[in-house]
Amino acid sequence: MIEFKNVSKSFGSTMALNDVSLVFPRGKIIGLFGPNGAGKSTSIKLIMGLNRPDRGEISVDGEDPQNKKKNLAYLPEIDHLYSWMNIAQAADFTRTFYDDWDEGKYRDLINFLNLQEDMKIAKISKGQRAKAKLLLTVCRRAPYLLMDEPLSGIDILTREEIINTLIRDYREGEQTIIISTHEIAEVESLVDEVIFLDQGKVKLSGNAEDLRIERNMSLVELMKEAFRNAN
Ligand SMILES: Nc1ncnc2c1ncn2[C@@H]1O[C@H](COP(=O)(O)OP(=O)(O)OP(=O)(O)O)[C@@H](O)[C@H]1O
Repeated sequence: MIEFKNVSKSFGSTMALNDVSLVFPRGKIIGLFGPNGAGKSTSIKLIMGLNRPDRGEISVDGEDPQNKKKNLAYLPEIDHLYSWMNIAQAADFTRTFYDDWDEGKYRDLINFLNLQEDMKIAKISKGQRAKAKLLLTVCRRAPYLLMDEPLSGIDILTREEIINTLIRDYREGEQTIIISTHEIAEVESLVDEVIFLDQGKVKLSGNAEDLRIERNMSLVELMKEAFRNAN
């Protein structure tokens, strides 16, 4: 379980997170939703220890995230792969860093995603880069997978491939996936739990199915309603 207790984080005069308390339950797929600037990336970077909170506490399984780094696999929003590498070299680079690398899964997924090892990062399309980033993240057997906008700027068919990859390989209870995205409609069937952020505050959170039944609405409609009421 990942827990935020009264977490605040500012950048200059911008309050990216404002006294946020929330729980990312273990063994679930959790959608972190919200409009631009809501605080989604900041939350993920705080869990990864890339930023420190100004106030409050963050814990991963009861410990400081710095002590749990090996348990966290991170897909950043930015293009982080070295452009001079091909996919095999990028995989080699990741393999040497992490001892939870699953070679069988890598061999299987590279085919499933229609990627080739000799594809050079500099020369592949944006969608292929998104798939390569996904490949190198999900081939780790880390208990926590944190994905920041894995679908951003990707065409609908590639988005479907990415979502199908996640559904295909996910083993409930064993791994926790946190996925930040604007593409709520597309991940609606994927997520167990949802957290809606807006302007650094939690607007709504809970079990996706319970929320749908309770409010008789899809997650997209729920988000629209939450933000209409907020403004
Ligand atoms: N390094 C930074 N320096 C200055 N301001 C920042 C920095 N990182 C985030 N912010 C600001 O904090 C707020 C929250 O940003 P964050 O990136 O967490 O939002 P987000 O929900 O991920 O948005 P998006 O969907 O646009 O990626 C924004 O107003 C943003 O401009």
